[in-house]
Amino acid sequence: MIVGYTAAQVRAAEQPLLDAGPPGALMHQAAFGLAVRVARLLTDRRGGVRGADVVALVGPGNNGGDALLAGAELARRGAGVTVVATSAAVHDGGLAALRAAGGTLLTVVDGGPGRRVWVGDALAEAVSADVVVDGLLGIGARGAVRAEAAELVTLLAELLAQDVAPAVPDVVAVDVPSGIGVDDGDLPGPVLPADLTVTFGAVKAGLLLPPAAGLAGDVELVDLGLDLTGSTPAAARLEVSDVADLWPVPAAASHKYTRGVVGVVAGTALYPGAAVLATTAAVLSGAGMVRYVGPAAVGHAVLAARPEVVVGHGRVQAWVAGPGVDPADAEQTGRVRDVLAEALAAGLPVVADAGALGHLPDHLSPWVVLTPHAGELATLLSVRGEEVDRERVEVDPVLWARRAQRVTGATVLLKGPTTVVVGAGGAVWAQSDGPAWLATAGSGDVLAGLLGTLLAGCADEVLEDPPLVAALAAAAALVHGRAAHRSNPGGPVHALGVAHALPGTVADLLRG
Ligand SMILES: NC(=O)C1=CN([C@@H]2O[C@H](COP(=O)(O)OP(=O)(O)OC[C@H]3O[C@@H](n4cnc5c(N)ncnc54)[C@H](O)[C@@H]3O)[C@@H](O)[C@H]2O)[C@@H](O)CC1
Ligand SMILES: Nc1ncnc2c1ncn2[C@@H]1O[C@H](COP(=O)(O)OP(=O)(O)O)[C@@H](O)[C@H]1O
Ligand SMILES: [K+]
Repeated sequence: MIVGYTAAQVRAAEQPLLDAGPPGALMHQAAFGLAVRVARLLTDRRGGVRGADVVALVGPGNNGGDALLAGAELARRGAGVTVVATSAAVHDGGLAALRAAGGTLLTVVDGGPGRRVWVGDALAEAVSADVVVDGLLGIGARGAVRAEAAELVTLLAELLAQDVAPAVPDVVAVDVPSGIGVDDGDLPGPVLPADLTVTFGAVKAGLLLPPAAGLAGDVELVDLGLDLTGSTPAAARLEVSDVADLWPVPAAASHKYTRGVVGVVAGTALYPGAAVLATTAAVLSGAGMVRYVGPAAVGHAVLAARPEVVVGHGRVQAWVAGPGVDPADAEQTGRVRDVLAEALAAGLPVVADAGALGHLPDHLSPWVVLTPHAGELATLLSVRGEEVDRERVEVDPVLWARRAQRVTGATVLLKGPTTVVVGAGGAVWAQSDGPAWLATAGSGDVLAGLLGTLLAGCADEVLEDPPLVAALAAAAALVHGRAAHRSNPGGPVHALGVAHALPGTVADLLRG
């Protein structure tokens, strides 16, 4: 599991080390870690550091100081290092070190260190480099990158996205891509997308959270020996190796009822496929039994696809309600309402998806998991008096998922390129495990079925430990994404194919 912390938590954890150590020691450690990783990248890219071209974009604070000190180290190892200062004053010690190591100094602002150049000249340097180091702003950023630095970032990001240069530089962000919301992953202004972010002391929450997480590239942590044991992480991401501990595995003496029965109320004449997909995913992810509740014709389709399913109402340990439930179908909508009323009264875990999202009481318990996409989340919040639409949810998914968790009390799994889960107590998980091919009709139904199996298998545990629901929802998102990769590595996937890849995916994850 990767956990992320806020800027304030990291600063608080740094303080005892800053007080105890000689001045600048921590920064030298950070900058050395940065230089080592840039050197590794240069070695992979061109066989070594000597003769490589490195351009460092340097802002006013210690983040720029890190870039300057790392630049000095790389210059000592034989790289040609050019600094582009975007501020009149930059870190003194870093500047002296870079000068002493023979680095070149350019500045795009009046009164800055080195030769004054125009932004266009700085861009030309940057696009022809092997590596661009982004040391404009770190955890001290307040709002967007501004002025010349913003111009430089915007134009450079555009040029690099075009991928036209003979050899496009790798971008390494210092601590964080400059200008991201360090605590919440928002993007208040332009940000230079990184291939690698070298972060110091602890992963910053914004590196895990969308949309900023998508601009951080690979994240490598330089250990500074910070003690964060007393701090509650602001964000978390499950890794493949975490799933085995969460997945309900039958014991020798288990039988189908102790393993967990999943009830699925899904599908209508208009969308029978959703019922097939949700029940198929529930069966193939290892439910003890799956019951289906819905129109007879849809039940036939479900049985044709999955003869293991039992059609009709009965005792279950968790419900999946809503996939493919067309609001115009009064009878099936009535069944969804009945199931919800019964499950909520009994305190059973529920996955409330699609057609169930409009039939929920105002206040829910954390073992009810809402699984909206951005549009459905916007509707859910709008009917509860919030001013929000799909676009705003897509821009600020974490903010709105948090809001929905606070407003409803449920666990909220917001689907998208990165799936955000907010659970009891506000714990935030962010998973981006699937290929973009997973954005295909019906894949959400597969996720709902799979999550139903997880909740049914852990029904007793989640009632005792409500925050576990969010961890299980994050695990479902991870398994869903891995199954998509497995179903057709590197190519298009379809929802039923993702469901069919579940048994093998789970087996691989359990083997470790
Ligand atoms: N605290 C420490 O001892 C360590 C800090 N480290 C580095 O220090 C960084 C934090 O340094 P700082 O606190 O100096 O913060 P930054 O380097 O993020 O920069 C803060 C400076 O930028 C200005 N600024 C803030 N927002 C701005 C904006 N939107 N546009 C233009 N200027 C803006 C501020 O006025 C301030 O001068 C970390 O990200 C990390 O890279 C590391 O060296 C590890 C040790
Ligand atoms: N760009 C993307 N990259 C990876 N996964 C995505 C992307 N866009 C959407 N997804 C995932 O695809 C699934 C789509 O679900 P949903 O919107 O409910 O579709 P449907 O209702 O057709 O089943 C979700 O699990 C979501 O997280
Ligand atoms: K930075």
